[in-house]
Amino acid sequence: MAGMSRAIRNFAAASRRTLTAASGPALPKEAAARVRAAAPGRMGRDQEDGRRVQWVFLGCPGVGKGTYASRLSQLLGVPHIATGDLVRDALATPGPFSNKLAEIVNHGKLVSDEIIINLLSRRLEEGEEKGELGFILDGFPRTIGQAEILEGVTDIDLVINLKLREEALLAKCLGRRMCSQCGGNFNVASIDIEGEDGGPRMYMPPLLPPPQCESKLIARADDTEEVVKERLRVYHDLTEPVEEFYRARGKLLEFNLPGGIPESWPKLLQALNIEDPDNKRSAAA
Ligand SMILES: Nc1ncnc2c1ncn2[C@@H]1O[C@H](COP(=O)(O)OP(=O)(O)O)[C@@H](O)[C@H]1O
Repeated sequence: MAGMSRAIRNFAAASRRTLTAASGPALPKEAAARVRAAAPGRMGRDQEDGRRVQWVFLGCPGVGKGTYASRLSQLLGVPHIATGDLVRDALATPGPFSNKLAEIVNHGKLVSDEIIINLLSRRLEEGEEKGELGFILDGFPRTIGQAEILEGVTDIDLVINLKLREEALLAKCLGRRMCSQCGGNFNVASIDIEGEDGGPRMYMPPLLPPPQCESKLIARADDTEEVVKERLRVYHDLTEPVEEFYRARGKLLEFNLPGGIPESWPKLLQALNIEDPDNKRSAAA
């Protein structure tokens, strides 16, 4: 299809430029050391060229990809690009295209590779114009077809596969809230699950909004029980094979979330061999 090949060409061009852009700001020394130290043996190429990380987050709906991808992107100085956000932005512009998208998304189905690649190409091109180097992708690739396209156009250094006990996923999605004014993300679910086979209990406290956001909370239209169950089914059918795709290429880092953010974040940094800035600050104090 002509549209599809043009999108892939754009995508390829944007990715190549992202890789080779020499005009962007130099990577701060401290960050460069952190990036070099991150995930030893997993980095696709030497970071001396100034390129920053090109990482992917995989994981079921509700696992917390957005939370951890966004925190890591701030730490590593790369954009956090969530294809779900790109889709929601497109949904916010009324018209026949957003009606077509809403029909798909609100039933928990995946939008076509062609649409998603078009949205992502555009986002990468905009980033390239702003001098962005590297990225953390969240929610892409979600099919083997998307993984093959991505593999064909750029080097992915590392794929972080976040895992959480299945019982927690539905509750996490149903508890998700966003402040319609400031855009902050919260979760009202309080999860406390018995340990499996004598293992530790899993406790995930709610992430409650500050008082000024309380009356402005909204939930995503696709975070209803029926739609989340369909999204989980679609993940198992179409996205789980992507884990194997990257495992076979030696790029997959499996990370079992032990609990909520305060417990999981330092352990994730440790697994990535990234120095915890919070620990550093308290040690220096
Ligand atoms: N890479 C993709 N391919 C196809 N559809 C996508 C992709 N990324 C996002 N979408 C669409 O946007 C919806 C929301 O995505 P996202 O916010 O990543 O959800 P989740 O919380 O299920 O991980 C998906 O259910 C799907 O309809």
